[in-house]
Amino acid sequence: TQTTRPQRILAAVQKNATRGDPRSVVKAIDQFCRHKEWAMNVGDEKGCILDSVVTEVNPATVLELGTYCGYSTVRIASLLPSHAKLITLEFDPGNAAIARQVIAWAGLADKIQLVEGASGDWIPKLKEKFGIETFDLVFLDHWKDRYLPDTKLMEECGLLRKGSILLADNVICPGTPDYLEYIRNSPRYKSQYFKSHLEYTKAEDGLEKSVFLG
Ligand SMILES: CCCNc1ncnc2c1ncn2[C@@H]1O[C@H](/C=C/CNC(=O)c2cc(-c3ccc(F)cc3)cc(O)c2O)[C@@H](O)[C@H]1O
Ligand SMILES: [Mg+2]
Repeated sequence: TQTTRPQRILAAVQKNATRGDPRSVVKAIDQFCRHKEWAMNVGDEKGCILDSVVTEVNPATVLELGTYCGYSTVRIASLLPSHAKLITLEFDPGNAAIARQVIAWAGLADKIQLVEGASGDWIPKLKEKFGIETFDLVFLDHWKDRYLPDTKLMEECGLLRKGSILLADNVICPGTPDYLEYIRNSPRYKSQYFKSHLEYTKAEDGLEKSVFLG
């Protein structure tokens, strides 16, 4: 019977990466997606920009919207200080199951809380469920038409504080026009575009980094 793309990505990790070594997991996925089968991970080029933002922010609390196979989850968590917590939301059970195994292979399960469910349902519950006050960093990489409604929801739920950083993937390709328009024109954010390329291709894409001003 036919395997799914996430299942093939997990197989590549289990074959080529070293257990407990997050960077080897990241490398194995990038190798597979560059040379065998494209997949919508943030990838190595935009991943370096992600790494630099994570290192600069040095967050104690991180929220990721859209886990997929856990590539960016592992990439972010591998750079977090020991006490830090990363919550990642994934509503597709198949993808969540694969991501859990990728995260386990990387040895990062104790840093990462993967919540199976939709961002719209879970964002209002994160404070009470996980004792979170606010997020220092949010990585948006789920359905592109959900970036704006979920950002407004995070504002309404008081999950952002003065200085919280939003980092959004794919603001050019596939594109998130309504989110960009809002975040770049809102007096409540200071935004910066990091030009890059769509993962594993020469097409333009980029990350938008926005600071919530309170
Ligand atoms: C209720 C829907 C909104 N809330 C949600 N809550 C939790 N998880 C959600 C989610 N939406 C989507 N997800 C999950 O995130 C993942 C979806 C990511 C969507 N990403 C893209 O479409 C994407 C697409 C491309 C892409 C670019 C060019 C191209 F030709 C084809 C694809 C590149 C990327 O980097 C991308 O991120 C899936 O695992 C999905 O199950
Ligand atoms: Mg993406």
